[in-house]
Amino acid sequence: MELEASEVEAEKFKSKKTNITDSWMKKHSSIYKEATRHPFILSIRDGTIDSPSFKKWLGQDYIYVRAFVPFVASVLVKACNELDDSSDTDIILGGLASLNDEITWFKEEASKWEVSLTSVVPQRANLMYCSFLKSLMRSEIEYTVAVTAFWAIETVYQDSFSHCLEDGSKIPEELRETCQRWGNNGFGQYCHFLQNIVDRCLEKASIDIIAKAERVFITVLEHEVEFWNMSKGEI
Ligand SMILES: Cc1ncc(CN)c(N)n1
Repeated sequence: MELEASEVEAEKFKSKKTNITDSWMKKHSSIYKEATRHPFILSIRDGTIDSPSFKKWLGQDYIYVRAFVPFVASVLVKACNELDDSSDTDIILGGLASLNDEITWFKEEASKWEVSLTSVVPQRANLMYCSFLKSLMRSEIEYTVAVTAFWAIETVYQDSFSHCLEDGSKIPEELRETCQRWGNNGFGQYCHFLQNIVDRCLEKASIDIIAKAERVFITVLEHEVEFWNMSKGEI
């Protein structure tokens, strides 16, 4: 049987028990960096962000988060169907529950910035990303693959916004709360818990599933880049 390069690599990791997610972040560091150090994020960090861009991101992300809720619920259902550690389900349930606060936060923030959430028209990049999420909700998508996407999605925001809070940043005061929402230590710890879940799943997975999860990881990063790109410009 001929193995593809990615499969050989997956096999290598399986025998060495290396942390696969860290190796992916290194292997795909270029697109990972594009997703987590995007000009939109850097403009928040250095204080040069313009309010139309921020408002556009806010409105589009509200729509995205509404689509993210059923996706996370589907990951939770998949986790419950695994005969595994129940603490995994508690972590995912915690994430799902926190989306309720997140939606409230978006509504309050939108009202502060005078963004009418009911009149936001989802842009193409957002629709594409939401339809990708929907495709991952199908029952035939394995838990390992779906939870990989979940971890990657949360990690991009955590890594991006925590970068805005690091020493030397000049974030505008009115954006500090936004950065804290995803850049705080608690959210960082939650992403680490998700990463541990993913690595444990990958250690038990077949090479096919590992390769599938890696492709999903890359696809998430590509969608995240497109999402930030979309935020540039007028509402
Ligand atoms: C596009 C996007 N990616 C990630 C997240 C973090 N849940 C978000 N709110 N929006």
